[in-house]
Amino acid sequence: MNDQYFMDLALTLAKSVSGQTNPNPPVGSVVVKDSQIVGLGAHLKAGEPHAEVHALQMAGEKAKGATIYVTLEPCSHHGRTPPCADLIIEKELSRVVIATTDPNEKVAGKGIERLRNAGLQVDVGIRKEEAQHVNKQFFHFIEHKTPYVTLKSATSLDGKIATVSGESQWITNEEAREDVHFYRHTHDAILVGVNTVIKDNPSLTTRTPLGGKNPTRIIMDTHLRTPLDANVVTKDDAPTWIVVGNQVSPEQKEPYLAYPHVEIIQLEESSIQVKTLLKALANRKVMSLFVEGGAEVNGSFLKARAVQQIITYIAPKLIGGKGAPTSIGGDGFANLSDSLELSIISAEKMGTDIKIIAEPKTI
Ligand SMILES: Nc1c(/N=C/[C@@H](O)[C@H](O)[C@H](O)COP(=O)(O)O)[nH]c(=O)[nH]c1=O
Repeated sequence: MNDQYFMDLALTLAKSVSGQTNPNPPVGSVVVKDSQIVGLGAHLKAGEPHAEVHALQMAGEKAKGATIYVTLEPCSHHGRTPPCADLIIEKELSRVVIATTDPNEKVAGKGIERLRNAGLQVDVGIRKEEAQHVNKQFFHFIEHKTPYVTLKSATSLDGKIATVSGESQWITNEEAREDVHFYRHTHDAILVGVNTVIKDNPSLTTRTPLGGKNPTRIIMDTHLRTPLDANVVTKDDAPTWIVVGNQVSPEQKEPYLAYPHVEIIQLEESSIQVKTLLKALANRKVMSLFVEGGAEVNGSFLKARAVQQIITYIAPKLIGGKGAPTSIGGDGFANLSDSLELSIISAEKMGTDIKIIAEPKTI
């Protein structure tokens, strides 16, 4: 047995609650005494006990003299729950193993300092990269004060998202399409352009075999062309925010007031700039955004370089056609040197299809 073994379990617990702890990070914790696991836990929901509290509750008396593993530095400030650093001290543990420190500069290192001042041995950095990956949405939001953006495309082998006649359902297979819903569950909001609403009339809800959290639906719709009979308007299984430009009149907005779950966010500018949109979403505590296209919307996010993760599903079929749309439209980059350089994080078979996860190369 070693520290990595127990931290891997804590990371598995943290990964398992991805998407349900927002706006808090997903955290996992394991308590070990004489190489025996005596307690484990994860933060299940914002406002409820932190992972350490659950793990220490399970450990009971065995916590005394034990080691606690936690994927993120224990909190030292009074949030909606008392500080975990104080609880660890109170329960008289002897050692704390932390994967990564808190990115929030206000609290970073304070929990560690308090634990060390109380005489506990504190080791930091076991499985640090993995823990930062589990918290990537939360860390990005804290550091940049703007949502973590995942751009998703589903294309044929020749990069098309529809035929020249506009037919698109379906290009990728059942398994790949179900996989998309996992990302809907783990992101606070999902965004599409109004052309996708007009063409596909999507519901944009999370439909995995066991359900899942529905993301807030965001429609990029500069001139407010979202049809009143669209699913995103008539169905209230998730909030719908329609983002419009400053030329939309009160009269145009009035009919949408009949739908309580629909809100119109009017920006100061005539055409929606991605950066302005993201700021407005961050102000509404949207920490993560899943962009499902279409091509023009994807093009605007690419041009703004406002993408942290790219998920592409590729089906083994050729569609062709000069006029058939590809996954990223817009103006694009004239010079190769301006193209967005990526690192391929993973490439895996998904039934007959391929799923590729990529991230922009860190500059
Ligand atoms: N055409 C395809 C997709 N198309 C994605 C969007 O254009 C659809 O409007 C959206 O997924 C519909 O959302 P729903 O109503 O909630 O199911 N996405 C995919 O993964 N594979 C495809 O072959």
